Amino acid sequence: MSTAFDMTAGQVTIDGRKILRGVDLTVDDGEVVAVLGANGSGKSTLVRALLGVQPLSGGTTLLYGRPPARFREWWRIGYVPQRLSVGGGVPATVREVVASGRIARQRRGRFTSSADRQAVAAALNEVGLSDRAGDPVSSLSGGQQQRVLIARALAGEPDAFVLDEPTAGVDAGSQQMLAQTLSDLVGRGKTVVLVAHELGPLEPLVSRAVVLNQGCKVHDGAPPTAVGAHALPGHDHVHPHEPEPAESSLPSWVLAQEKA
Ligand SMILES: Nc1ncnc2c1ncn2[C@@H]1O[C@H](COP(=O)(O)OP(=O)(O)OP(=O)(O)O)[C@@H](O)[C@H]1O
Repeated sequence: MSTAFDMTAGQVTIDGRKILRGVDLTVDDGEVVAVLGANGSGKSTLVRALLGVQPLSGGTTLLYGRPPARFREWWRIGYVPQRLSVGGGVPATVREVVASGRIARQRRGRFTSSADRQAVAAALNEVGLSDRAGDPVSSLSGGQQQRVLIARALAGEPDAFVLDEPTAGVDAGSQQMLAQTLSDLVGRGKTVVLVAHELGPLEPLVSRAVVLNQGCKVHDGAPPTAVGAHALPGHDHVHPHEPEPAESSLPSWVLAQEKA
């Protein structure tokens, strides 16, 4: 079995502040790992560092055995960022955004092949957006835009998916659709790293959970049982675009970890 991601003592410092503090994380092929933690605990920074998008200030990280700077097989990884940032005035259609997921697979100077077109059509179908292919992405709802990002990753037919809060702020229908897509990926033996506040319908699919607290890994193993309670109505989730939470808004299972 090969190892998809392998971080050793990963440290990220931004503006002199330690955001990630010596994290060890290995993800083998076929694992489905959830990265959990409160707002600002460093989840997005961790996955961005795993991918080499966020440089480390200490430690090392490997993608399929190579440091990011020497990694060439980018088609093997499908990254779904937290939000689609469609710049104003960029009239990208749904199909164009999804087709951009094929770029890492295309040889330089080669025109789009029928395999590319088929993969894009299959990805659009999988997320239920075939009928919106020609529409501007900006005309879609937040949940639908999230599906476009998933479809972009699917179109690249990668080995590993890295999803940063795919269900945050999306409607129930899109959440169910994401759970179904993820279930299909897991069934096909794909590697998945999933950032989440709450697992909700994704919980049964996760084989392992990593919990971060203030940039440190405080748990690595079975998903904490309180995650289920955290997903119930009335939980203390705060949205990424909302103001920084007060210390007291840490979920109960993180506070329990701190006391332990
Ligand atoms: N580019 C940046 N510049 C300054 N601070 C940053 C930057 N990126 C992250 N941070 C800070 O690092 C900390 C961790 O952020 P990160 O987004 O990784 O956390 P998170 O656990 O994913 O949070 P959330 O659940 O709110 O998305 C936060 O305090 C954030 O403000």
